[in-house]
Amino acid sequence: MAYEYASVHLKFTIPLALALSLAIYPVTTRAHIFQIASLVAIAFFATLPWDAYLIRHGVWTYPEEAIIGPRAWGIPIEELFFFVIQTYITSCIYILANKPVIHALYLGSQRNPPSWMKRAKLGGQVTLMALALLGACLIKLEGRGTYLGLILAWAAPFTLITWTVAGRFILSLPWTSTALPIVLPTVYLWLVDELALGRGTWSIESGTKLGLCLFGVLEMEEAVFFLATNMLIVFGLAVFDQYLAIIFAFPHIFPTVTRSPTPLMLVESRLLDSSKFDLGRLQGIADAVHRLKRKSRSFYLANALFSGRLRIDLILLYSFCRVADDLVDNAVSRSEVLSWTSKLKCFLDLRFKENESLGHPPRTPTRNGPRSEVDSYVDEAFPDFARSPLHLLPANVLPPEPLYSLIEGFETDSLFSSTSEKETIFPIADEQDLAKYAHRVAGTVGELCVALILHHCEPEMDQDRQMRLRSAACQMGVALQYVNIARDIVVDARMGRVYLPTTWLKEAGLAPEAVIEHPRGPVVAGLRRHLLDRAFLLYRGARETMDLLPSEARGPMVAAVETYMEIGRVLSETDEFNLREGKATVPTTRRVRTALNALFKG
Ligand SMILES: CC(C)=CCC/C(C)=C/CC/C(C)=C/CC/C(C)=C/[C@@H]1[C@@H](COP(=O)(O)OP(=O)(O)O)[C@]1(C)CC/C=C(\C)CC/C=C(\C)CCC=C(C)C
Repeated sequence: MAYEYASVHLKFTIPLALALSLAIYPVTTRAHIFQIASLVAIAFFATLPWDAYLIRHGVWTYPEEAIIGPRAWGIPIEELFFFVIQTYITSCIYILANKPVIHALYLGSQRNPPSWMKRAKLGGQVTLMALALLGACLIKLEGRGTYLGLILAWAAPFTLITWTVAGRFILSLPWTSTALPIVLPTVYLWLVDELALGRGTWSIESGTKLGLCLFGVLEMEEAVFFLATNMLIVFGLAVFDQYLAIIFAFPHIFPTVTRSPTPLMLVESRLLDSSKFDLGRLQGIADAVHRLKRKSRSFYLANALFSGRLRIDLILLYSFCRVADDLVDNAVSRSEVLSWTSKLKCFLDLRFKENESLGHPPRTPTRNGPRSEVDSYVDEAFPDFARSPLHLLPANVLPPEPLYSLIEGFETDSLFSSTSEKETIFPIADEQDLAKYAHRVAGTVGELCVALILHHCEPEMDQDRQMRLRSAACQMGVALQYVNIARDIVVDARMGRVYLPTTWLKEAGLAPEAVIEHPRGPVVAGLRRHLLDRAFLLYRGARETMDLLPSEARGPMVAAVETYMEIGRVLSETDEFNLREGKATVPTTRRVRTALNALFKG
């Protein structure tokens, strides 16, 4: 019987903690570790005196035969371990629930909170103050409300502090990020408590409790205790996330963010007046996230696996690439395409010239400051939807060459002459042209992704490893582009475009015009399979080098690549694939399974 309490941990808390550790491991960052460690320490030392008081005053009792024996400040070691493992379990659930969330998107409520939010925050503060007072009164009465009073008088003030600091942020977060990580562990621990109370592992002395049960033999006070403590943990984590969000969102305030922001940065973030927030940047990030979600299921899913400022910069890079590609794709003539690519090059010229005036390394310009030459040019030369993606391109941490090459690659698309001309031009004459095009529009994107990863995760990486990563990233980009082309043969044909090399078509007895007319059929399917074979050959050649990526970016980037290559696997499995807007698509469940496999297998 001496291990009765310990067996509660062995059966119910430790297995869950291990399972959650496995679940969060691939997406755990140093910031997460810092958050969990801080919360465990705070929970331990905040609970210790309170717990010792309850035991010393006979509110909580443990049959000697139910505990191993050693105590600290009169508290059984199993109880001390409970403080730690409950905080850890709830923190892991919070991290999982918040992984998809970009906390920067919820900072706006700090500046201009809606009236309901102000009322709700005030209501919460008043309620918590009332509960603290109620707790004090119950303690003073020394009656059956003593235990409840001790819980309220202890938990309510701490909750009031976190609610005052982060109430609006907590209220603006999705309920799945706050309420769920409170409710799930609370209900689980209610059930564990119900079992333990029923078996007499621990008990609440009569005379100090109301004698009401939530269900079974679960005392009402115990139910309130677990709810209150899990609220404290989640609110405490949300406070951290609020300050981390400020650090990650505003490079003009925090130019360099190490793998895990320092405690000093957290203090600076806390002391920062919300009037310094660049609301235009926050709106631009939200705009970029919306664009990513709308335009790319693969990369939208993968983006949730990244963290911190790297995640934001990858989304901003995607947004720029997407808008630039759309400007060209939506052009109705070659001259219009060339007009857009010329303006994009001019934007890059001005932006990289501005870099020279922003120090070394160039700091991120802010939209709060005076309008720069680049700002004025962008607002004058580009339509409204394209301005924010250009303003927010993280060009201060990107190499210029791949960006210029990307824009030149878009010019290739305009070589497919518009239908008004008699003779139709198909610029992808042979496989060399195809490789060159793919390198320009996609290989460059791989290089840019690696540049962001190196900047944010391992700026000190040796040159040889950097070169290998850049080369592999370029090759992987080409592989993804080949999959893209293989998937979009029908869609491209409708636009008068054939990216299959003309030499391939001739060997199959086809002309590009025939593909425009009949983009389906066995011959084209055969050429699609040939292109996919090339894609997977390039993919296999680059995939191993991804192991050289910094650990915090490796899993998420592998997931991004694998979920995209899964499109190619679906195409390879059958010639009849379900189309979404004319494009072959991967079922969401398969996409998620692919991402998780990539994440856990790395
Ligand atoms: C997680 C995250 C947000 C990543 C962002 C990656 C990124 C910046 C993508 C930009 C894609 C883009 C719009 C480029 C413009 C040209 C273009 C359309 C390229 C084709 C992409 C398809 O994008 P999308 O999914 O939006 O369009 P469809 O739904 O397919 O119509 C391409 C297929 C090319 C994409 C190429 C890459 C993302 C580079 C791949 C290489 C790496 C990620 C580096 C891997 C690292 C090593 C070391 C191998």
